[in-house]
Amino acid sequence: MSEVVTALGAMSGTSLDGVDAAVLRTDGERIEGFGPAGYRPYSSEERAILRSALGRWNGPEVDAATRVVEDVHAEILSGFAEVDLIGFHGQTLAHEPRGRGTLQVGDGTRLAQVLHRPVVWDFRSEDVRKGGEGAPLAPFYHFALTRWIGASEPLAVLNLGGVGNLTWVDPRRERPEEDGALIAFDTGPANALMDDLMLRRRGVARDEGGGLADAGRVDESIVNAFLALPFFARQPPKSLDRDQFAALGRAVENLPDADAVATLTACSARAVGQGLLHCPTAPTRLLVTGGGRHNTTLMRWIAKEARCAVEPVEAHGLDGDMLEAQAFAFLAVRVLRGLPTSAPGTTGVGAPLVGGIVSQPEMSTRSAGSGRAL
Ligand SMILES: Nc1ncnc2c1ncn2[C@@H]1O[C@H](COP(=O)(O)OP(=O)(O)OP(=O)(O)O)[C@@H](O)[C@H]1O
Ligand SMILES: CC(=O)N[C@H]1[C@@H]2OC[C@@H](O2)[C@@H](O)[C@@H]1O[C@H](C)C(=O)O
Repeated sequence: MSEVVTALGAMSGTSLDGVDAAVLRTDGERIEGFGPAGYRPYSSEERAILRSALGRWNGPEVDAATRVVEDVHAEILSGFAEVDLIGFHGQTLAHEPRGRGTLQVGDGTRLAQVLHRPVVWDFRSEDVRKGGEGAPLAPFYHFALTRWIGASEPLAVLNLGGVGNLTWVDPRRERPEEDGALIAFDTGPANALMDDLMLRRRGVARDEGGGLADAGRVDESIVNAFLALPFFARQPPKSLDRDQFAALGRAVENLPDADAVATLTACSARAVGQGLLHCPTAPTRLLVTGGGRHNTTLMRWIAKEARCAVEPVEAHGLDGDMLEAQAFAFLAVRVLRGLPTSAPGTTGVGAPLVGGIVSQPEMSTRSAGSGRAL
């Protein structure tokens, strides 16, 4: 094992709920252990600023959102001591890998100065520049986790965030960038459309526990029309922008609240079912992470789609609220060590690629990450 370091990862995801931060001990290949974690929810004002910048590529909304992202991260990350380096995901504001690219905001150079630690950041842009989807990136961490839990057969990890993403892992391979080790892609919407609907209609952040969906009736014609979209038949890799399926949100607009959220929940669950059809072999189990695993209706409906055990990652001693933050701690160490963070099987990039920018605290300019020593 190479030198193990203490890395702090931070994630601000498509749900716009807040910033997760978590410490991981790793050499960038294997996990040695987990450390403390924290969460800083966005205030409703901060969330509104972020929301109004979604889908924009520049302008005052983007500048304001960038400031929120940097300030909130500086606040939460300064509360962690004894950390060797930081993996800062930042915020995706717009994502069009086959078009205008991907917009990742939050300047790691500024954070490195404020936090006096090396910061690895902007993990997605180089992958997109090289023809990849730029997402999902957690799969390389999923590979390490699969080994950490001692799995010996292919399994799948499902993240239910604003958007859903699925990783099929073969733990018998030596390295995550090897052909056949990982197949990963976004499945469809997970919570984002449901959250938007709950906020619009009821002024609350989410369908707590999936209780409202459970009381509703699914409109099968809307679900079937949704699943007929070309995205679902498309072979992976493939990735999504948060609001790519906004038309589905409009399609349920005339349904009563419970039926509308039930229909969105069914779409998210059935999209996972479609995703499972793209796995090279049937996974022996499906480990679920991300906030959507707290939605028991969504979990029950996903279990109906999967022909294997569906279990929250907690069943294996992991923390599904912090797994993405840990992933960016892990990826930061990989970037520092010059190890790939994406591969043809995860983002469709032509060859395994080391993504990310490294900013040292004493530096005022950026330098591309390339195996620099700590
Ligand atoms: N108790 C709960 N009941 C229902 N839904 C919940 C619950 N807790 C969390 N969620 C859902 O999980 C979402 C947050 O999930 P998570 O933090 O994994 O998303 P994210 O990291 O922002 O998104 P992404 O992975 O797409 O980047 C919330 O917006 C909410 O919809
Ligand atoms: C472009 C972008 O930010 N994508 C996110 C989003 O949220 C979930 C899904 O869509 C996934 O592709 C990705 O995040 C996770 C952390 C990833 O890169 O693995």
